[in-house]
Amino acid sequence: MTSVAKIPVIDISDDNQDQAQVAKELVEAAIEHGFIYIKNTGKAIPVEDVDAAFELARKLFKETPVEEKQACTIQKNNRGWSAMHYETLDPKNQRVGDFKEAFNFGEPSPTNHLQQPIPPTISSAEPFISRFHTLCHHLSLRLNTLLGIGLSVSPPDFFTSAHLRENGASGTILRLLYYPSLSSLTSQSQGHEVSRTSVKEKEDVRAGAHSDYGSMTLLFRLKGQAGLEIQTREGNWVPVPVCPPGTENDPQPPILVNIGDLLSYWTNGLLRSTVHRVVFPGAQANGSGQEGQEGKGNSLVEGESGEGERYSIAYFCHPVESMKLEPVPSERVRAFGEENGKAVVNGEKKMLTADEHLNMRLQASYLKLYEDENKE
Ligand SMILES: O=C(O)CCC(=O)C(=O)O
Ligand SMILES: [Fe+2]
Repeated sequence: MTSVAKIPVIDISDDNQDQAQVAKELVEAAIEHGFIYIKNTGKAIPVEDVDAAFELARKLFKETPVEEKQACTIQKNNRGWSAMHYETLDPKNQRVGDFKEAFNFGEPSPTNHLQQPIPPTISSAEPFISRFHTLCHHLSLRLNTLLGIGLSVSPPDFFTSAHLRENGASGTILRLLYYPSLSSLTSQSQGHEVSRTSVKEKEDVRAGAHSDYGSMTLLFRLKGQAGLEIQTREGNWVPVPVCPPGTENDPQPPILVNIGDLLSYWTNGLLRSTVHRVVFPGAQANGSGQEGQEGKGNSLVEGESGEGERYSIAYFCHPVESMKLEPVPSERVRAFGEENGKAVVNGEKKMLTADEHLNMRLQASYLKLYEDENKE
C-alpha cells in the first residue's frame, strides 16, 4: 500500500466550534507535521474564485506570448515572471533549475492596484488578482490568530498584528505555478540538454527540495494532479494527497497550509518548517534524492496522476518587512527554545527584521538574478 503523508484536516469555518480547541489542533499539527489541511467549504475563499485563479494561470502560461512575460521578468523585489529553470530551489542537488514557470504578484496598493507590470493578456484581471490576494490575506490573518491562541501568546493577536497591511509593506506574494508534463519535454528544453529519458533517470525535479521562507504558505491544488511530496522526520519522501480522506465530497480540495522558516525561527523551532519538493511522480528515487542512490519510483496516490501538466497556486505570507522578530511572548515558545538551545531571538545574535530574513533566503535560490546584478 502506498504510504502517504498523514496530515490532519482542520475545519476552521464553523463559528459555533470551540475556537480554543480548533487553535489547539492547528498548533499541534504545526508542531508535529508543519503541514495542515484546511477544509475548503468555500466560506473563506469562494469556490468560483479558486476556479477563476486557475483559469487566470492557464491564460498566463498558455496564451501569453513569451515576450510579454519577459517584459515582466522577476526583480529583486521578488515580483514578476520566473521562466522555466530560472529558479533552483535545491542548488546542491539539482543539475538544472526547477522544471516550472511561475509568476509572482506582490501585495496590491491600498487602492487595490498591483505595484508591478503584468502582461497585457491578463491586465483586465488586475481587480481579481487584488481581490484574491486580499481573500488569502484575511485567511492568513485568521490562521495567525489561531496560532497565537493555541500557543497562549499574550496578546493572542501578536502574530496577526505583525502581518496587518496597515502596519506597512511586506514581502507577501501570490504565486501562480505551472509545471509542464513529462511527455512535453523534448531533447531541447529552453536551451538545456534535458531529454525525457534523462529526466526519468536523474534527480531532475519540478521544484527542488526546500522549505518556504515566510511565516506560512497557503497552497491551492487541482484534483488528480500529483507531484507534491514532504520529507518525513525519518528522511523519506511521501506524497501529499490533494484530497485526503474526508474531503472527497467538499466543493474544493482543502487548502494546504505549511509553516515557513520565518515562523519556525520566530518560535525557536517549535513550529516546524518541513522540507518539501515537487516531482515527476514515478521518476525519482525514494531515498534522500542524492545522485547514485537506487530506489523505486515515487509512490502515487490513488486517483492521482503524474503524467500530465500541473498547476498550483501558492500564497506566501510574510510579516510587515520592518517587523523586528522579537521573542514571542509565549511560555511554551520560550521554554522550547531554552530546552533545545534554540532561543536564537533571545540570544546575543542580532535581532533580524522580516525583510532581512527574507533577503537572506532569496539570494540563495535566485543565484542567477543576484549574480547578474553583481556584474552590472
Ligand atoms: O506546487 C506545489 O505543490 C508546491 C510549490 C512549492 O512548494 C513552492 O512554490 O514553494
Ligand atoms: Fe514550497
